[in-house]
This record gives sequence, C-alpha cells and structure tokens, in this order.
Amino acid sequence: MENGSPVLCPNTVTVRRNPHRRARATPAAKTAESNPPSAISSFPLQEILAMEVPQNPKDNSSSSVQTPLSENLKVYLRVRPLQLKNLKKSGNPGDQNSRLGHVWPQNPQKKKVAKEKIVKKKSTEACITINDDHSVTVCPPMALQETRRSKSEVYEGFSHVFSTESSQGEVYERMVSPLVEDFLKGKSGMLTALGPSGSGKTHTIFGSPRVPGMVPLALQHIFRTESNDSRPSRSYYLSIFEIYSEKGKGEKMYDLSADGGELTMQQFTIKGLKEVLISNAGEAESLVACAIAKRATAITNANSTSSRSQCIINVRRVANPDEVDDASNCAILTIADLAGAEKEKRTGNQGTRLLEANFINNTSMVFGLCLRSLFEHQRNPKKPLQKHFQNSLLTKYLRGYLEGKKRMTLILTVKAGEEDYLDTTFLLRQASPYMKIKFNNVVEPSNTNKRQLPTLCTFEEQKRTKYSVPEPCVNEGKGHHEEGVLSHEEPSGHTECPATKSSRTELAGTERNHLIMQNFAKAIWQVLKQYRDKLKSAENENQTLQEEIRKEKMRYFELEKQWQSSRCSTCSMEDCAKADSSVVTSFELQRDLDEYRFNDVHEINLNSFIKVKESEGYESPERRGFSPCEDINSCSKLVEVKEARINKVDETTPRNESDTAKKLMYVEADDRSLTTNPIAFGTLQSHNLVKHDSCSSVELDKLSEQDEESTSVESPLQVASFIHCNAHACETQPLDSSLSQSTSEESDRDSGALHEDQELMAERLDSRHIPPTKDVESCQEHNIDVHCSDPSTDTSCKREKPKRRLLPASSTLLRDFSNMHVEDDIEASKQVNRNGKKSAKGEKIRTQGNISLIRMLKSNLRF
Ligand SMILES: Nc1ncnc2c1ncn2[C@@H]1O[C@H](COP(=O)(O)OP(=O)(O)OP(=O)(O)O)[C@@H](O)[C@H]1O
Repeated sequence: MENGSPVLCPNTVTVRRNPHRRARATPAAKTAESNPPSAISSFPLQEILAMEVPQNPKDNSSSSVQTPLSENLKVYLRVRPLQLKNLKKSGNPGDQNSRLGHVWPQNPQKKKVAKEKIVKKKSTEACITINDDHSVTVCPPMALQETRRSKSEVYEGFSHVFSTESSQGEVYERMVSPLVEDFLKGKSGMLTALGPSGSGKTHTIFGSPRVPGMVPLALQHIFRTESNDSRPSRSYYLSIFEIYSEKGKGEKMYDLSADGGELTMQQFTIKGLKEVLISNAGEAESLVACAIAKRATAITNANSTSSRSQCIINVRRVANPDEVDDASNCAILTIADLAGAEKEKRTGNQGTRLLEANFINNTSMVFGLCLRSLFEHQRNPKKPLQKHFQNSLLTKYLRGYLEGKKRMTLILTVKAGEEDYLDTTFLLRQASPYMKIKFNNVVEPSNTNKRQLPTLCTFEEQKRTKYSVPEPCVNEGKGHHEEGVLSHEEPSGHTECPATKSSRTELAGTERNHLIMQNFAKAIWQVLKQYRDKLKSAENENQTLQEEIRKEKMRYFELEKQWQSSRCSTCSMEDCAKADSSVVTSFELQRDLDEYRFNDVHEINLNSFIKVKESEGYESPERRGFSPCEDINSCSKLVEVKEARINKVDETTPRNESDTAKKLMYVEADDRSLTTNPIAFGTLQSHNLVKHDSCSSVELDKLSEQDEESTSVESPLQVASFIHCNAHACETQPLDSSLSQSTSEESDRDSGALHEDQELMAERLDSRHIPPTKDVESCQEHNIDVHCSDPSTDTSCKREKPKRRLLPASSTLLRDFSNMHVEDDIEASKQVNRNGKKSAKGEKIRTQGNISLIRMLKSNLRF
C-alpha cells in the first residue's frame, strides 16, 4: 500500500503475543513418565457397558450419516486504508465508499448531518504493519512509547491478513466464497465482522453498489450457482433484523424488512421476524438495501454514520420436498455486522483513555467475551463455559455459534492510523485466542438420500428452532416476491413416518454399539500399556538382581579362594611341608573342586587335571601343544593301556591278583564319567590322581613289559602309596558338607577296596611262601600312622588296618629303614609342646618324612 505500509518505529522491541505460551506439563504427567506404574488399574468394563449414548433421535440421525468435523475458528484481519480521500483521488474504484458515498439507501435524515460533521484531521502515520499473510506488527506512536513505554507487538495466526489494498472481490473470494460453497452443499455457517467504530465493518459486509460487500456478493454467488443448475429445486428465504442498544434503555430488536416492527425474544427464540422468499440476487439486494436504510446510525467520534446496532442477515435454503436428491437442505447462512466499539473522550487528569466499562456494555464486547470464554473452556474443560451470551440479545441468538456447536468465520477490521493504536491493539489482544477455538461438534448433513431427507430436514429445523432461527410462514398465494410472516410459535411439530422412527432406533443402537466398542478398545489399550510398563520395570528389576547375584558369587569365590590358600598354607606348615607333590595336588584339586561348585566352570577341573599331570611328570597341554581335550584323550588312553595291563596281569596271575587289578581299574574306569558328573569327577579325579601318582614312577610302556613278579612286587607299594595319598586327600575336606560327604564316601570306598587289595596281595604272597617279616609290618604300621597323624581327618583313617606281609626284598629294605629310627624332629618338638613333655623313650614318632624315605626306598626297589 502506498500509505498502507507504515514505517516501523525505531528502537522498538517486538513482543510476540501469538501464539500463547504453551502450558507446562502437569506434575501428574511428569510423575507418570518418571515413575513406573505402581499398579494396573482394573478394567472399566462395567463403566463401558453402562455407557449411555444420547438417544435423541435428532443427534442419532445426524451423526450416523454425518461426519463430525473439527476445525479451528477462522479469523481474518482487514486493515482499513489511512486516508480515504486519497484513495478516491487515486481512482481506486473499490474504495470510494465512505458512508456518504454509498449508493445503497442511507438514512435520509442523518445524511445531511453526517456531511457537515466530518471534520477530522487524520495523521498520516500508520501503527500497523503487515508482516505476511498471517501476521501483523502493531507499533505504538512515539508519544505512547515515551509515556507508557509501550512496545511493538506482533500478532499472528490469522487465516489471512487483508491489506489496505485488498479489494472487496479479493476478500470475498478468500473468505466468504468457501462459506457460500458450503452453504450450497448444505452446511450452515456464519460470518461476523468485529472491530472498532469506523474500521470498515459495514463497508466489508454491505459495501456499496460500486463496491458491493460480502452480502451482495454472496447473494450473487448463490443465485448464479442456482441458475446454472438445470433443476433448481431449492428455495431461499431472507430475513434481516437489528439489535439496537440505547443507553439506559436496554436492547431492542427491529425487523428491518418492509413493514417490519419490533421483535421480541423468548427463550432464545425471536418472535415475529419475517422471512422473505427470494428468487434472484437483485431481489435480495433490494431487500438488503431497504433494510440498511432502516438501520439505526449515529455520529460517533470515528464515524459520521456509525452503525449503532448489530445487523444480522439470514439466508435460509430449503430443499423442495419433491427434489431432495442432494445434501443442500435446510442450511442457513448468517452474516452479522456488529456495532463498533468506540472510545470516548473524558476530561480530567486522566485525559483520553479507553473506557473499558463502555466496551463491556457494548454488544460487541459481550460477543468477544463469549468467544474468550469458549476458548478457555475448550482449553480447560473444568473451567465452565461462562454464560455471557445471556447478557445480550445478540449473543443469545448466536448461542449455538458461541458454544462451538456451529461453524463460524470472523473478520476483524482495524484502522491503521496512529490515533487508532489503542483501539487496534485492544481488539487484537482480545481476539488473539479466538483462532485457537475449535468447532469439534460441528455436525453437517452429508450423503443424504430421499429416505433420509425428512429426518435431516427435521433435524435441521429443530436445530434452527433451538438457536432461534425463525420459522418462516410463507404465504404461497402472494408469490415469491411477497414477504411471508414469520411464525411466532415454535415449529408445530413434524410428524415422522414409522419408517423414519425405526430407522432412528436402529441408528441409535448402532451408534451405541459403536461407541461401546470404541471405549472398549481404548480401555484395553490403556490396560495393555500399563502391563507393558509393568513388565519393563520387572525386567529391569530382574536384571539388577542378577547383577547383584553375580557380584555376590564373585565375592564368595574370592573369599573361598582366600580361605583355601590360608588353609593350604597352614597345612603346609604343619603337615604338608614335607608331603610329596600328590598331597599338594590334592589340595589344589580340592580347591578347584570348590571353585567348580561355586562357579560352574568345568574348565577348572580340566586345569586341575592338567596340573596333576604335570606334577606326575607329564607335559602340560600347552607345552605339548595339545588341547585339553587331547589331554583327556591321552588320559583315556592311559586308562585303556592300564586296562590292557591289568588284563595281562589277569592272564598271568592267579585269581586274587586279577581281582586286585580289577579293583584298581574301578578307579580308573570312573574317569569316563568326567563329563557326566562334575562333582563326582572331581572326587574320582582325586583318586585317580593318587593312583596315577602311585604309578608315576613306572612308565606305562615299562609296565607292559614288566614280568609278572615285578608287578606283584610293586603292587603293595602302590597300594601303600595310594593309601597314604588318599589319607591326605581326606585331610582337605571341602566346606560343603555334601561334597565332603561325597569325597568321604569315595575315600571310604577306595580305602576299603585297597584294603581288599592288600589282603589279596598278602594272600598272593602267602601263596608264594614268602613269610612276612616284622619289619614289613612295622613299615605298614608307619604308613597307617601317617594316615592317622591328624585326628581331624576322615574317620575312615581310623579303621583297623589289615596286617599284611611284604615281599622279601622290600621287607629287607623296610627293615633297614625301620632300624634307622628316623624321627621327625619338628614333629617331636611339636609333640613336646603339645603334651608338655617329651614322648617316652623308644616311642618313635613317624611322620610324612618317613614316607618320603619310603618312597625313596620304593624307587630304589624298582631300579
Ligand atoms: N477497506 C476500505 N476501503 C475504503 N474505504 C473504507 C474501507 N473500510 C472502511 N472504509 C470507509 O470508512 C468509513 C467507515 O467505514 P464503516 O462505516 O464501514 O465502518 P464501521 O466499522 O462499520 O463503523 P461503525 O462500527 O461505526 O459502523 C466508510 O466511509 C467506509 O466507506
């Protein structure tokens, strides 16, 4: 615009007033996010089934065939040019429209007065700048910036902002044409102009013959469309009235049609309003022109012919009952030009200021308050919808729109002058939330057919009655051009055919079922969500617990390890210091066994096995480059070789020797159960290792080559060694009682088997007539003493050991050994300390040291 592009005030701060700040999340919502759900609410089955669906046939009939729409209230903004005279000079045909220039009939008495009183000096500065199609910036005049510290404000969110250069046609096409199209399709709608006095409401709504406004353009649109229709089957009725408010006299309503009089409102219904049947645009425009001429005007500060009333025009479309093949039935198009709010000059210290009370008394203000209340109610349903519409006849009449039940379009008109800053900002602030208003329950007829038409028509008429749209009483005899007299009574009841009633009943049932299923699905969904959340929290808990258990296991393992090592060191100090490697191996094995038990690590046993192998002189798998599996295989091979050896012995030895070998094989054969019973494996491995140890001095290949006699000679020593080692294995009982018991049982069993072996061996020796010697027995006793050196060992050690006789060669050596009277000084000193006195003379204390000597002797015997 040449003068519609106001210059921005310098050094201003832009404050965006739209959109409103978002509401913070409620504490409840935050809590729900952060805290896991405590309990799953019960399924509201009873509530769902007990749900009541409105059985109003009106609602049912409409909802089943119509789609509920949800759309925002459309708010347009139009900025009036600054200087109308300049526009006239510039030859803008669309804007030669001061009220005086109106070609439409004017109130003749006021016309002269208005001419004389237009003496106003307008500023050329603008306070409003159009940013884009949807926002404007309002800048306060310099005077206000200094005194009130006012700042520029941005208002946005408009459906469209019409600049000062926008023509009536442009406004119509963008804003009203869609409304009319909907109206022609059967959708009701309303256009309302709101703004300060002189801002162009009347100009926009009615315009002039040269620049027709929205009403004439809409009428032209309607009848143009109708004339293009090959089967014009609809009738249009027009009614126009005003609500005039005199100071101190309250509101009055006048019918602006010819011969129209004062109207009354009873229970939201206007009584006596005439509705004129119109058949073309010309007729309609004439009626409107006449109505405007009757409209009350007055001179105000802003407008010489200011509209002092709210003017409402209704165009009702009624389908011909015989031609009801579309949905364009019973729709009403309402266009309202509201009286402008004005500021008044008040003298005194306060100077000129906005008198809010004056605005509130104004019908336009009440209208605005109703919209505000609707917005707040929609934002927070707990906030009741204020019944502001009861404060004014206009808002009473438009109650359906102000409750959000019917679709409405709003156009705000403002003036761009600096002197209009307060009016402009006041209106824009008030209207900011309007564009957030939603029409959720707008129900429009659609997809109608001949059967449904009576229902829809009845529904629409009932709605119309409810919202005070008058019922026409057209005098058919007077023709289309004559006015009909609107009925003062409520619609006289529409009789419905039985088919319609049954159809409504069916629809009501279907609707109820549909709603029940919908709520049922929602409830199920909620419960499922709660279960899902619960499951998630349980899984998290489970993971945490598992982690704790794992940590506890690790800690237990560490403690166990420490305990074992401390115990081992104690044993080493007391008894194990001089024990051979098999004893140490036994400790390690026991420890590994415990580790296995608590950690389920099977490899530990395997490692123990490998360690023992190393202690026996075998190469470790790593050194040999074998895998543990290979080592196990080699062990199996060893067992097989030994079995072969035993078989060989069995062939060459008498029956009792074969039995002995079988007993030995018993231990070896258990090796094969390694993979099936880890604990038993540990125990048996101990035995096996002992036996291996006892055989360690004998190479397997040599074993196979040794003659029968040498085998028989070695056997008792092996047995003795086995017993000895087994006794030490018994010393290292695990903490676990079951394991200990298992080990003890195995020990007992092996010990018993070995005793039998010893007996068998002794018998075999007897059968060879080799007399036992005292030394041999003495040696055996030494062995037994060793087993029982620790009173805390397994009770199997206390068993009475069978006497046996050894071979002559070993007997001789052992006799020599016994004559040596080897004493363990350390043990002796310990005994002294323990008993407080030295042992009696001749009482020899023999300990593990003796066993080492025996082993030495044993090895000497072999070579
Ligand atoms: N967009 C416009 N272009 C040209 N002239 C305009 C425009 N808007 C308003 N006018 C002119 O401004 C004057 C005041 O306009 P109008 O009477 O429509 O204001 P109003 O808002 O209806 O005031 P009131 O509420 O007091 O009735 C009229 O002479 C009108 O022709």
